[in-house]
Amino acid sequence: MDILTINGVSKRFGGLKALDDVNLKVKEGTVHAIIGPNGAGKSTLLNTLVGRIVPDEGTVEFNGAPLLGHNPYEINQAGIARVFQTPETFAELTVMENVMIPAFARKDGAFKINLWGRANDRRVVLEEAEEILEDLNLAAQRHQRVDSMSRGDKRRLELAMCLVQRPKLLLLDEPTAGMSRADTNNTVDLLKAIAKRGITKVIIEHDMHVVFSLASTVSVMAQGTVIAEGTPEAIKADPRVQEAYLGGAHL
Ligand SMILES: Nc1ncnc2c1ncn2[C@@H]1O[C@H](COP(=O)(O)OP(=O)(O)OP(=O)(O)O)[C@@H](O)[C@H]1O
Repeated sequence: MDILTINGVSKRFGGLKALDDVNLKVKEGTVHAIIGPNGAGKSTLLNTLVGRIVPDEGTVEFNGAPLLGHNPYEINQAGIARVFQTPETFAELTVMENVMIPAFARKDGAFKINLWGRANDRRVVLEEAEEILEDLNLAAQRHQRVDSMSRGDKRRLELAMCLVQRPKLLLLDEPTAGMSRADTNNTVDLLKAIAKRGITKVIIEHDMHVVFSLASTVSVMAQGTVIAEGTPEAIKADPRVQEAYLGGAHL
């Protein structure tokens, strides 16, 4: 089943067509990478998926319902979470407090309001938060204030804050940007470790090692549109991709 269907989406910024008739489908439970040269429109596309940009044309369906026209908060509540290039965390709170905020903000009925009064619900949320912190190697730092953490740790925390919302679709915008090879490999391992949760992921990434380690499907964007799509192996071998992405160099 397709969890996300993007149909004929276009977006102009003045004279520039940043998105030009984008068509893309994401299958539930998969890791779908979007690659492409600088300026291809990847971030603009992601911004339309979280309600930050409203396209001029086209439709987007998420989980069987129209997505466009909803604001970022509503989209988040519908099950789309996004990990930013610069982690968005609460600096003066502890790791655990940071994770508990989105856990209790999520809207799936039971936890909405008055949660601290419901001992059972609170326990379930805490257990889940603990499990996520374990998975992301943050458990030992649960009482540490965020402003004393390294950038890499903050990125893992932000991922924890997304996972605790139990999103149906997780959008990752260059999750390894600016990282050393060692940190990049750690991030790949973390993303593999959370795969058991079965969350569909759309990942924008420049690092081909990351793309080929994680993705089952790769879409290639160039000049605002999708020029190729397939398995990582097929994409690697596609001459159109070699040409558009790296000016003819080998991936
Ligand atoms: N708010 C904006 N106003 C005007 N032009 C914009 C705006 N946002 C993006 N653009 C332009 O739209 C085009 C697509 O940009 P976008 O950031 O989506 O590309 P990208 O594929 O994410 O690139 P990168 O890999 O460098 O992040 C670029 O030419 C960019 O300069």
